[in-house]
Amino acid sequence: MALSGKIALVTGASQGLGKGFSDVLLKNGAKVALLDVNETAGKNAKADFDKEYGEDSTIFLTCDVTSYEHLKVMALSGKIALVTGAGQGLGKGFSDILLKNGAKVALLDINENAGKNAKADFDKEYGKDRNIFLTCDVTSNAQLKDAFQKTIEKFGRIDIVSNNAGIVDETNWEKTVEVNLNGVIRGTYLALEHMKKGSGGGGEGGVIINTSSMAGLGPLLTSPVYTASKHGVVGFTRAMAEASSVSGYGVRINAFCPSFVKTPILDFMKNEKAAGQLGHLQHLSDKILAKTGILEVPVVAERFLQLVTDEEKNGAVMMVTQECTAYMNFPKDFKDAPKTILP
Ligand SMILES: NC(=O)C1=CN([C@@H]2O[C@H](COP(=O)(O)OP(=O)(O)OC[C@H]3O[C@@H](n4cnc5c(N)ncnc54)[C@H](O)[C@@H]3O)[C@@H](O)[C@H]2O)C=CC1
Ligand SMILES: CCCCCC(=O)/C=C/C=C\C/C=C\C/C=C\CCCC(=O)O
Repeated sequence: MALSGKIALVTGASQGLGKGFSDVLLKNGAKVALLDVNETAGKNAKADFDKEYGEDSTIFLTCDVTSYEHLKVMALSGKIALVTGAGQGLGKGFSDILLKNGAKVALLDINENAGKNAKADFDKEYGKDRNIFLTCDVTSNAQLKDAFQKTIEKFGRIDIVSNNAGIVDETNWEKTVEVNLNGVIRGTYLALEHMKKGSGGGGEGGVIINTSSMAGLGPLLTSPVYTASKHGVVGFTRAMAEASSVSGYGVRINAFCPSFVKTPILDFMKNEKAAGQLGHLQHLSDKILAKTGILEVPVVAERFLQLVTDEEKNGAVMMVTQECTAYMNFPKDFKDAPKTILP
């Protein structure tokens, strides 16, 4: 079993030599990502290997090697991801695209029903062994720590962390800061404990994506505390990214800033009770949405994947709107910052 614990990726794996190479790798203890442009042949090959080596030994990924983008995301084969707020909305979309591209995913959510339903959906699509659901409130350090530990116990390590759970509540505004900002800080520190290289903790590097929002870059007038929490995520992420780089952790840390996306969080815009002192401004929500439009989850998830897989990016802040996807250019020095000089 010379290859025990090794992960292999074979292109053209559904028949002929590629299938033979995969077979010999499996026979010697490796797990294999089978890539082929021919989906039917690939699935048949996987079914053959399932019988011989067990379902968990291979995954099949439809892949055309003439597409560099396609191959690049296949780099997620065998990667282990942890996503908070994964039961619905963006977190579910992020988990879906990670699974589709070969990763295994620990789905964390405070909402047990949503989490279990998401797991059931993913079981049907990707098989039971490639995801787990863990009930977890990101405001509890103990629960989050336990969820990281259980993910390591199940899958062996963690390569990708999406600190995504978030709420809008301008009435209980302390909770908004506690979930959106403190939850992200907690998740980032725990992720680094498990992922950073050279600490003796067995970390092999990886990537952390912190979900902010366009409200992390500009003001959302109906939700000032939400806006503050999301600005906090951008600042924390940029500073931690530099700290990670200078410390040689091998962990990239980036912020993700979508505009409005069609998910249940938008119910806030019709919820006067959650608007705190600013209930009288809720009627502006429709006008704001009419101006910005509403993105769909799968479109935003594609951009998330781009940020996960682009190994050039650390400390990047990706904005996603109806008009464009772009990386924010922040001034490197205050002398470069756009400003109006006073007389
Ligand atoms: N939908 C949108 O328009 C945008 C959303 N975002 C951000 O994206 C992230 C995901 O939001 P959506 O999917 O839209 O919202 P959503 O409300 O559909 O999903 C949020 C998920 O987070 C979970 N959650 C809430 N509090 C939690 C806690 N304490 N611990 C663990 N899980 C918790 C919820 O149970 C839910 O499953 C949030 O951080 C949000 O601020 C950013 C920009 C736009
Ligand atoms: C408050 C309800 C849920 C909010 C979800 C969310 O984070 C949405 C943010 C969307 C936009 C932020 C609004 C203003 C910030 C500044 C510039 C907006 C430009 C938006 C655009 O062109 O799409």
